[in-house]
Amino acid sequence: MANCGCKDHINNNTEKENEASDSLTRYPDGSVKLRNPHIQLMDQDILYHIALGSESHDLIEMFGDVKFVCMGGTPKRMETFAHYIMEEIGYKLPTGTTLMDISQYSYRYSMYKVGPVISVSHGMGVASIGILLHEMIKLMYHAKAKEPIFIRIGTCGGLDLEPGTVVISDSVVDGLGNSFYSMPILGKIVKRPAILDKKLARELKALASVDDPYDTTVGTTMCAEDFYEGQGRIDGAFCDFTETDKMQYLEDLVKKGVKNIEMESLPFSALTHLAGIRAAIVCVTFLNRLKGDQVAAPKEVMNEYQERPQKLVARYIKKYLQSKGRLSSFDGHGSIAVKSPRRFKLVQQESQTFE
Ligand SMILES: O=P(O)(O)O[C@H]1O[C@H](CO)[C@@H](O)[C@H]1O
Ligand SMILES: O=c1cc[nH]c(=O)[nH]1
Repeated sequence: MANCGCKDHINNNTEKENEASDSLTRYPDGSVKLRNPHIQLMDQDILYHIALGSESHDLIEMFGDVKFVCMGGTPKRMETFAHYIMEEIGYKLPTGTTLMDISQYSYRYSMYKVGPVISVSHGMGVASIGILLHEMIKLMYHAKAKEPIFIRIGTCGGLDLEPGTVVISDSVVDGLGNSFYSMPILGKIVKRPAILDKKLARELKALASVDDPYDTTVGTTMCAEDFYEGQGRIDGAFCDFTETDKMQYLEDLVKKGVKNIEMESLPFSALTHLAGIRAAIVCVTFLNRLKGDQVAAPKEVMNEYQERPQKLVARYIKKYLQSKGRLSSFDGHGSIAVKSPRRFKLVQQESQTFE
């Protein structure tokens, strides 16, 4: 049901939701239950944008062991993260195989699986991540994954922070300061509270090391609908406000505790919360928006910046798996791999020789 979105109703809703959410969103064994009665009645559920389906694939076998769903904007970052996490948690693929982009034939998103970790790209903006979230939450349901945790590994513009700072979001607002994700459904605006797991944010922050040569901070994230005007940039193709207007707006955000601006946190926090899924957002700042608009850091610098949230999230995943005694139990099982291209070539050459 839609709510008006004011603080009182959001808070009331949240308490009620918390009470009811266990039975609405979990089966007794901890596996994900959908808040959509229609899905159970369907012969099959085609997860169109990730190129998977409940009848075409054995989703329990493929994804039943998933504990972490990590997502970020670009296919490259999420491929890099998949390889990085594989190294960090000590997983090895069978010789001659390489990680496979499970969703490659959707031509929309890229997805990798390394043991209990999924690494998937979400594209840019609210609509793109919204579609992915529907399908990833349904994937968790079909797979009977137990208590999965979703983490967004992103980039952002920082507010009064050194470029390269890692920001862990503990709350999310839109460009008007509202803490809910609103969208028109059947001709009416539906507002869903945008709530992140504060405990998870604290646990992540605790893993920032004093030896990290950059700061890691916790605060509010603003989710914009756009990279240019929606983030108060004056360098888009259009701009009807002045530099002074922009600075007033950005400084006002700083006063309200907003640390960074990106473009997916609202649906990410609202839809995971609605699904009863613990979720966190860890982004690195590419620039200080109080000092400019253009993303001008050299490629190598930005690549290194992007590793920072990945390192923090990897520490968390490692610690979690260690606590469950699951860190060194891997022999290639649970990852989704294909024969590496080099191996393909060798196999081809071998068979040509035999012909
Ligand atoms: O780096 P990612 O995670 O893609 O996120 C940020 O970068 C994009 C804009 O450049 C937006 O999608 C914003 O949220
Ligand atoms: O300023 C920025 C940088 C990255 N991503 C954004 O959305 N904004």
